Amino acid sequence: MLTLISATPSPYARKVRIALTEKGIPFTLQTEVPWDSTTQTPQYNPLEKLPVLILEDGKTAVYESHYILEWIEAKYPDRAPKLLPPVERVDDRLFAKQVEVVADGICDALVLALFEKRREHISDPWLARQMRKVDGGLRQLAQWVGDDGKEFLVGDDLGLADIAIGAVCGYLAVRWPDHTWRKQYPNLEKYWANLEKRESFKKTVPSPQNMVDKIV
Ligand SMILES: N[C@@H](CCC(=O)N[C@@H](CS(=O)(=O)O)C(=O)NCC(=O)O)C(=O)O
Repeated sequence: MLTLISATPSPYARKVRIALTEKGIPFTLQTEVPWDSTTQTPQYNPLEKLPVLILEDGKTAVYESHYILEWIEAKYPDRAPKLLPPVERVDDRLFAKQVEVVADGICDALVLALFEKRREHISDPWLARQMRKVDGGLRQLAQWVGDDGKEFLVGDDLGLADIAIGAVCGYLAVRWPDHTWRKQYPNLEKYWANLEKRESFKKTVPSPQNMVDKIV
């Protein structure tokens, strides 16, 4: 059986957990704190990041969330829902991947900002730069979601774009509860709240983790 190395707050790992659950692909969840010395992540990923999908042989590993999702689509071509539209809809496929780029980029900036805030001497310009990326990215996601009350971003079923946006909104709600995005973009919040009603989202709601080792 597949094993997914994950962490409770990880928005990247949540994308993979949602996709595997939606597609009915069984997997064992191995929850870790990638920042702690106890993590197994470096044994499988030279970049020392989770999520990591360990294959049935217990040795081969697939890592980097967007690549793991591509791998799942390629290896389980018949499992619905498809994360991307059919190959002939090139522009829709590219758009879905662009949405994931922005959603993941917001998460990247949030992670950098989180750790910056843990430093003894915080660099305000660096923190401001990260939050600018978060705000700019959210503005773009809200623009793409629009005000027509669409349930899914691309096509009429859950796809990559929805999973990526759902993961970043869920991460913000847990890690940045005071951020004003929900007031600024009620359309984005409404679209996200609808996604959170799905079983795959309910089963993967992020939660904070305790980091033991000092890393900044
Ligand atoms: N681009 C990567 C980012 C993954 C990532 O940053 N994971 C964090 C954990 S979490 O922020 O998702 O909870 C990690 O393992 N960090 C350890 C490290 O960067 O050394 C992906 O999409 O998989």
